[in-house]
Amino acid sequence: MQFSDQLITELKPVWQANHNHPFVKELAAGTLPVSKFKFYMVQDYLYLIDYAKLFALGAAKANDLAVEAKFAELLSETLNTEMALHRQYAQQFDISEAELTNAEPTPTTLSYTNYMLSVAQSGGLDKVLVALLPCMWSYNQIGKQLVGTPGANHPLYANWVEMYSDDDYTALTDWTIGLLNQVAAGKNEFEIKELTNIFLNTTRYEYLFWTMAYDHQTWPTIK
Ligand SMILES: Cc1ncc(CO)c(N)n1
Repeated sequence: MQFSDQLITELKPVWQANHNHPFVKELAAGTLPVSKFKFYMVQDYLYLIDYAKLFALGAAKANDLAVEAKFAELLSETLNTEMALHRQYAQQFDISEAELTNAEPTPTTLSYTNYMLSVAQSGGLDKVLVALLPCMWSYNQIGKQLVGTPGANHPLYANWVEMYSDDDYTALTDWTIGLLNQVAAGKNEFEIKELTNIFLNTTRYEYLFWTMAYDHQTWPTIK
């Protein structure tokens, strides 16, 4: 069994809970309150600023020129395309560029991005990959799961479903999964356990990210 199959078999309850989070279910039904999606969008913009750095770390840690080049492409794609789209998309929700730029990360956003960056900075390519993969892979699966639902025809949410279910995003996700399987092939039991645990944690953070947006969770107001 490939390592990627092993991961989602072993971590099935958490992996599935993420796909069935109330935020995702209501997004699919087209009933998700726009205020929750707006909260999500602003935090996701901040998230992407740091997430892109994972690709830079992937390039820095690659020991193969083709892999290094692909990470450079992913980095540029995220910074120059996905984030530009995000800014345009935000306008449809009356979120200005200043609002995006001046927003403060919530405890969940800050904790998630810091965890990913610390794992990726201190580890090799294997750790960079398990830190960044739940994000891409779960979004691609959720995007595909939402094709054909009312959410995919919703005037505001259709764009989101389209972005994460499209063939380009699927191809990038499949490339990353393939690379992880290649890198994991020579690992011993201890290393596999360590990689599985990082994948579990970033999957849990994905779940928490939906909850944060769904419940508008932010810092306590202290006067
Ligand atoms: C929180 C989160 N996870 C995954 C993705 C996919 O890029 C995203 N944009 N945001």
